[in-house]
Amino acid sequence: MIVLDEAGVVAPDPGGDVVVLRPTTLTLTERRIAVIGANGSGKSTFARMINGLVEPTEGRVLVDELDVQRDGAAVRRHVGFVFTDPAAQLVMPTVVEDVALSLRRHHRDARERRAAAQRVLDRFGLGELADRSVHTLSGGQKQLLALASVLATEPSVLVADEPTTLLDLRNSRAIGDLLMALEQQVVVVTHDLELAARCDRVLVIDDARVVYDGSPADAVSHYRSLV
Ligand SMILES: Nc1ncnc2c1ncn2[C@@H]1O[C@H](COP(=O)(O)OP(=O)(O)OP(=O)(O)O)[C@@H](O)[C@H]1O
Repeated sequence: MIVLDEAGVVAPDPGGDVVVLRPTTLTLTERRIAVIGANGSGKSTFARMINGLVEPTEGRVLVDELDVQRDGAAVRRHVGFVFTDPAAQLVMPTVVEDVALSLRRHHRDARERRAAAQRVLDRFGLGELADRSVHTLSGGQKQLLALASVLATEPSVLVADEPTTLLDLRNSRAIGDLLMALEQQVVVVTHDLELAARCDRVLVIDDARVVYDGSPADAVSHYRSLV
């Protein structure tokens, strides 16, 4: 369960403070939550607050009773975060090494760690790419690998910030299928209204506030009415 209690973000700026997200109160218990809205409306900030990448400057954010400010390290272990551009998180030379890096706390022994990483790759259909350089992967394969590396640590909640934006229709659907099949609670920021429509609850963010919160069909029509 994710709880925002009057949680907001104000960023200092030379031209004066910028309200990035107005104080927001919400309880998210659904398994599949989408966040939609215009560019620059505050969606990424909302998503990043859930795993402490951005801290609220007012109010509180609790994830399964962990406070993102007070229990920062525990929250980051509990909440996996996938970025839009997988290049932002694929840091090791080969595919298997990248997943193994995520598992460094789970398996101290290098051989065990590599074997566990290989099992993760097999689970995500990437097993044959284990020794490939991450730079040689297609966009879809990179996004899948980024997701696999995050899920390897078995977080309880997954936050994905526009995970299908750089992908073609086929790969978008594949990533969408994967997200929908996960056991974890998933919060996905997306411009992909087809993906949003598959979620249980959709938040529409506009001008730094949640302006609609409801079923996918109603939320998408509210979003369309704003454009
Ligand atoms: N640290 C900061 N300092 C100043 N302004 C910021 C800061 N962080 C975010 N902003 C501004 O707040 C607004 C919301 O940013 P955010 O990245 O959350 O939007 P978004 O809805 O995810 O946009 P997009 O769809 O383009 O990714 C933007 O106008 C952004 O420039």
